[in-house]
Amino acid sequence: MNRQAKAHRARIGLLGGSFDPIHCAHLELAHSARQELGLDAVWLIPAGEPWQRDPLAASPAQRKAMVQLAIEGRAGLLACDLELRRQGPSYTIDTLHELQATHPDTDFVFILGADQLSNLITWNGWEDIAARVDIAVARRPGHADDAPPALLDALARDGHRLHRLRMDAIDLSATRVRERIAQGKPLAGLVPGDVARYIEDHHLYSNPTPHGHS
Ligand SMILES: Nc1ncnc2c1ncn2[C@@H]1O[C@H](COP(=O)(O)OP(=O)(O)OP(=O)(O)O)[C@@H](O)[C@H]1O
Ligand SMILES: O=C(O)c1ccc[n+]([C@@H]2O[C@H](COP(=O)([O-])O)[C@@H](O)[C@H]2O)c1
Repeated sequence: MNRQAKAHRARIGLLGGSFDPIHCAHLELAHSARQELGLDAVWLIPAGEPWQRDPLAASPAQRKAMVQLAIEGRAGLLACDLELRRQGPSYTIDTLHELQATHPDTDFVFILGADQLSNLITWNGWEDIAARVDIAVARRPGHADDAPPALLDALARDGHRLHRLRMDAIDLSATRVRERIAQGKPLAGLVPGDVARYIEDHHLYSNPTPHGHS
């Protein structure tokens, strides 16, 4: 590819997640990745059926609604519901195949936290993922951020990079948000105000029954 063609390629960050619920560290992660890597935008992709997790507490529609509320008015952040429209387990590799087919002029960077970096070599088709995109990783308290050597090898084989984001580690998880709600504690500063109101209005996370279970 000549230099001029390369200059016109868009660079988009993909932040996939269960988002049960989306919280302020997700937003900081998306903003930091966009700024540090000079991305045109970051697309937040709620997983439909995250196959490595226990059943989620909120429904797909509720998680999507919270993502949309969280990013409203935030420049450069967009929601992508591709995985919510697919049936069956959500595999990132399927999402990359689909996005690269529909956006041939775009380079994608997959963004994640340190907990998922060490886990990535358990993902379906992880070597194909490493062959298709750069990875950007943020530190996370309590999680080593060493990359599995096999992942580094697979990335390098296809000229892809692991970007280590400089953002400070943030001690926040959706688990902690859910626990605080179950304990009746306030959420100030942990999720955007509109998300907190949505959670309250829809009585989410106040009892431990997961979505889809009676
Ligand atoms: N505090 C954080 N710092 C850096 N990355 C984070 C943080 N919280 C979540 N992420 C990353 O965002 C992505 C989506 O995370 P997810 O929706 O599972 O949130 P979570 O807080 O990890 O949820 P849970 O507590 O339910 O496991 C993952 O790549 C995860 O590593
Ligand atoms: O594709 C896979 O096999 C795979 C396995 C585990 C996680 N992922 C993706 O990693 C992202 C973060 O997942 P989670 O469980 O931390 O919310 C989300 O987009 C998941 O779909 C993907």
